Amino acid sequence: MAATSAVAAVVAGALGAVPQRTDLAAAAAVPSRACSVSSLASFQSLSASCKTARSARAVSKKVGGRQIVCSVAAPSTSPRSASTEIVGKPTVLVAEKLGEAGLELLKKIANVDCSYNLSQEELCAKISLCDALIVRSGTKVTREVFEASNGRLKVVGRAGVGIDNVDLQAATEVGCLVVNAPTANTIAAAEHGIALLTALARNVAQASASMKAGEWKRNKYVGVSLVDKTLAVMGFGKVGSEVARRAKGLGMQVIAHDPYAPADRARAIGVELVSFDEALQRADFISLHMPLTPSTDKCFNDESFAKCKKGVRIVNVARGGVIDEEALVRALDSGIVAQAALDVFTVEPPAKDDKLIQHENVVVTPHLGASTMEAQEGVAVEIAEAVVGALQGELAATAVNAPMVPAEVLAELSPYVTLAERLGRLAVQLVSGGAGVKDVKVTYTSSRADDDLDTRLLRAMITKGLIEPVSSAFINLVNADFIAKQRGLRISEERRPSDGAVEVPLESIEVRISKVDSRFNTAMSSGDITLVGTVKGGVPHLSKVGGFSVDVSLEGSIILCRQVDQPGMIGKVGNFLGEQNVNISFMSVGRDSPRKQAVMAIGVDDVPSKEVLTKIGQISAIEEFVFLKL
Ligand SMILES: NC(=O)c1ccc[n+]([C@@H]2O[C@H](COP(=O)([O-])OP(=O)(O)OC[C@H]3O[C@@H](n4cnc5c(N)ncnc54)[C@H](O)[C@@H]3O)[C@@H](O)[C@H]2O)c1
Ligand SMILES: O=C(O)[C@H](O)COP(=O)(O)O
Repeated sequence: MAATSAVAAVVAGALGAVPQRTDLAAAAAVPSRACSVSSLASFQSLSASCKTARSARAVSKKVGGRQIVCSVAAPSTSPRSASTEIVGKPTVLVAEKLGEAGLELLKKIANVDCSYNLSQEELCAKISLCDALIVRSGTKVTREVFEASNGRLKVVGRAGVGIDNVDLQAATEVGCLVVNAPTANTIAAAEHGIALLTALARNVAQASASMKAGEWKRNKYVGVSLVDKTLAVMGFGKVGSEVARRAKGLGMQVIAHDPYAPADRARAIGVELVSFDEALQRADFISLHMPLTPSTDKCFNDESFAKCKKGVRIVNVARGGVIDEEALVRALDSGIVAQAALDVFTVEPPAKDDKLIQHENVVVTPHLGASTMEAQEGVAVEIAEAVVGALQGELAATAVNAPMVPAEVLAELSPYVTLAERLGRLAVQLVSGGAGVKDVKVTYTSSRADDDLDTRLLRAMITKGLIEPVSSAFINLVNADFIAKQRGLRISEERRPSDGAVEVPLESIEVRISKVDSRFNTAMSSGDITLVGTVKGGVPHLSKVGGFSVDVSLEGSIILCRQVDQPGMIGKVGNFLGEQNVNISFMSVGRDSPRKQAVMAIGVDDVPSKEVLTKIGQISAIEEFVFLKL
């Protein structure tokens, strides 16, 4: 499998991507739409990587560590591949104006509904018919929107940087990926910041308005110079750095405050990083470029204005909410702040008679920072690519609510991701009684160093496997940890070193469920339901059930039997299933010592009827058995 398609398939499974085809047999076997989508996505991943296993049809018996391979009659077409059909394109709702180039990209794979200026009610009404939503800053994507989507919405694309208009927590809870377009409007925003800075210093807007009103007031609009003045850039990220660079070109002294900014970037641009208070005390001009977060909310308030140099000038192209607007009016009235240039407001659009907007020392623009032709085309392409990728199962580099796993790591982990989900899926089906699964221990045996194996994706897929078969929850990489926590499921992870080749990321994954009973006692080891899996030739295999070694590829479904180890058992069970038209894909027997107890693991393509299963239990020497669906 090519690395790129492997990555797409892995992430499709991890994200529960919109299917490009459907599998009727698999869909019939799973209860909810969400489940069928994610099962299918995982199936796509597995089916691609398991071609070899499907074509190699054999039965093997493990005796004393040796694998005895027996031939199996009548290979049949898998029902999965037999019933594949094409389904419709996903639907993308574009709720705010998006550049043509982006729309064209979307239309290649999706039905695109451009509906602008929707009310919250209208958005909620439409959203359950959409797989993706694209917005700018003008649309509030609230918890109600996510709830109204009924699980269909897979990705929200924010065509811009700020994601403060998207309820990220709600998105994460329902497993909806949020992506943004963080780079394409940086220069536009920085240029707008500089435009406001220079316009402010030279009263451009006020003088223009006055002249248009028939006046000619040269003395009233005398400005201040920028050269040699100190500019404090608050938030030294992408936009802040570009503003700093340009302000240096204008001959300004630039200082910056950003608790997270790397010192070498500041050094490279010739900017001094200072504390918040020092920035306020030294600045003649302040330019705001931090995001709106709980810690920046109204961080410019009466207290902070009081620390500023009298006559400071403030530019805000970040977010209105970082300024307490009433406090700014007071600071303007008292002269602490001489002038302000604002592109963003706490409430957009603000009220027409808003005191701040009407203040004579304030210049305003209607959130135009990103509004250049070039930036809008760039943003449209950046967000369309991310949304298309997400719908096709790629994990966008600009995902804001999912762990970022590099593409090469995804490619390498591909079969282990499938293994992880399938082990979880099998383990939970072995639980009996009503105690519920609360404690799960996962042990990764690997020769890799601890920091050389990213297990987040594996943990998410084990969680998915453990929870989805027993609930209506839809779980993916985005919401796995949240749902696990919500259900009181504690997954602890452990590493067990091995001296295998470092090229192989993992030797095995062991999943242990503690403090539960099992409906297949043989799966218990030291009081825990215990399954171990490994990957062979790119194909996930079950390698241990309780204390018994087995070897069965993890596709189709599995029958596990504990039996008295005696001659003829493989033939008996194999023949019986053959007579009942149940196709065996693989068979393996593990035992401790000859003629005692053994475990037979039988991979089957078809779901046996209840009668067939009952009769397996009646075969003499079979002590217990269980049928597990993958
Ligand atoms: N007006 C517009 O149209 C427009 C256009 C683009 C960006 N923006 C806004 O500008 C802001 C910056 O965008 P960006 O692309 O540079 O983002 P960015 O993430 O690259 O930079 C933000 C910087 O703020 C810093 N920061 C975080 N908390 C801080 C704090 N408490 N004090 C100081 N710094 C803090 C971060 O460390 C980061 O370096 C965002 O709010 C974005 O939404 C507005
Ligand atoms: O955060 C951003 O990217 C800017 O505020 C731009 O917002 P807009 O897409 O609504 O112009």
